[in-house]
Amino acid sequence: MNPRYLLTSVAPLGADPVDVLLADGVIAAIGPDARAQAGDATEIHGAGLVLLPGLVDLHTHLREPGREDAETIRTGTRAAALGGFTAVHAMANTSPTQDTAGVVEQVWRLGREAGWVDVHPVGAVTVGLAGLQLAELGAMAQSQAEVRVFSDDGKCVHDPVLMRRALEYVKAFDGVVAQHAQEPRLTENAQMHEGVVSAELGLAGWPAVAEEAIIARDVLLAEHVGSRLHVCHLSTAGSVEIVRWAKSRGIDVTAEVTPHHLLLTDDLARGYDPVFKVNPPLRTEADVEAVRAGLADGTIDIVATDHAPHTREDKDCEWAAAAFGMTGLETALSVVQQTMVDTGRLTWADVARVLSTTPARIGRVTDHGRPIAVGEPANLVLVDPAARRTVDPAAQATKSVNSPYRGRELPGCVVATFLRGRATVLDGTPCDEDAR
Ligand SMILES: NC(=O)N[C@@H](CC(=O)O)C(=O)O
Ligand SMILES: [Zn+2]
Ligand SMILES: [Zn+2]
Repeated sequence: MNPRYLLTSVAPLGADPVDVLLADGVIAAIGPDARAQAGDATEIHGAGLVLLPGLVDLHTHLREPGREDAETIRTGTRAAALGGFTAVHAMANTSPTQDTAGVVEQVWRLGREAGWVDVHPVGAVTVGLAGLQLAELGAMAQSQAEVRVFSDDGKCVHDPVLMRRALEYVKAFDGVVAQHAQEPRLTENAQMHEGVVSAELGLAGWPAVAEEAIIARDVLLAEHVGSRLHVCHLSTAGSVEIVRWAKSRGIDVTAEVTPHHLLLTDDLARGYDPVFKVNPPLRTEADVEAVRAGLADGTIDIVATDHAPHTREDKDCEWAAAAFGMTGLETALSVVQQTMVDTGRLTWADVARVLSTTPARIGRVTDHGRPIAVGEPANLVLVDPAARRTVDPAAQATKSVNSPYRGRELPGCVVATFLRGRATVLDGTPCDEDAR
């Protein structure tokens, strides 16, 4: 039997409250019909709650295969469901690398078995992320995993000829190359953003131009070959300017910003706590303002978490030795609410666009990020914007504790998440057993 849920007085995309009935895996009725057809449906009191399409992350590191000590597909996707996600794209920098049909199919299958969210593996652009030879992009696209997003994330596809070939190649199956824009020579040994703070701390700096130079090159390459480009975790004011210019020229480019680049600055490095060490680095106040403005005006298309779990061993050490990356699946929506909704820069309908509809479109995921309408698959999240909570990394579902928000109070809470009409989260708690 498929579960049935009657969500009473919920606000779809923040609009006027209505009743919504979920049955047989779809949105079965909206409005007065919902209660009339509810029968024995489980009732969820939704007054004050916002109903959004299930969130879609274009950039998640699940670490399996290879680093199951930091995260597994099971723990990472459970964290994703708690964060309101119904689909995630699993980055390719696993061990072995997701650079063959065999490995991406394994990740896809493990995701299905876990059942928390739909897992869409990202394929590597080059063999072993080594930047020397194109991976079997076509075979990954044609595999059961139906890969559409290709990325060497963690590394930049630096060779312009390889980048050009990748952009040309993925056109055949409507794929996209997601670039980690980092000029390697300009960032050798770099530890944090190059600026006043890095000079004060004596840490090797990472200049904004190292990101901007690659984005500028890549939008021109994408224009030249008539292909689709996606820019991962854009972080500087200059990057926003370049993407704005590229779009005004009609270049087919999309860009993402992470929650942490919307909120945090390089000032946090002053405590030398490696929890704030991330790639690309936290930037300045002016950059934070520029990425917020870029997201508000549509220059930046989406928010993606870049959830990057690391073990204590890899993170609890001196700054220079620590791994780059921070967790983010369970806090993303709250950070977007704090920085963009509570500041009046985005509506909840905009949040649905940047965290669900557009990432689904970029990743060519057809059954997520859909309108909230009768007959649509019931991939949904119910949010309480009035709730507040203090982040405790040890209490999160992710296996790693490298959250930069430890001890911070954040607004908003995921009350329930539904994947094809089945609850993965209810009352803010994961639905571990039952008929999922
Ligand atoms: N973001 C990070 O700092 N680290 C990521 C790699 C990446 O996204 O570049 C990781 O895999 O740990
Ligand atoms: Zn990256
Ligand atoms: Zn990443």
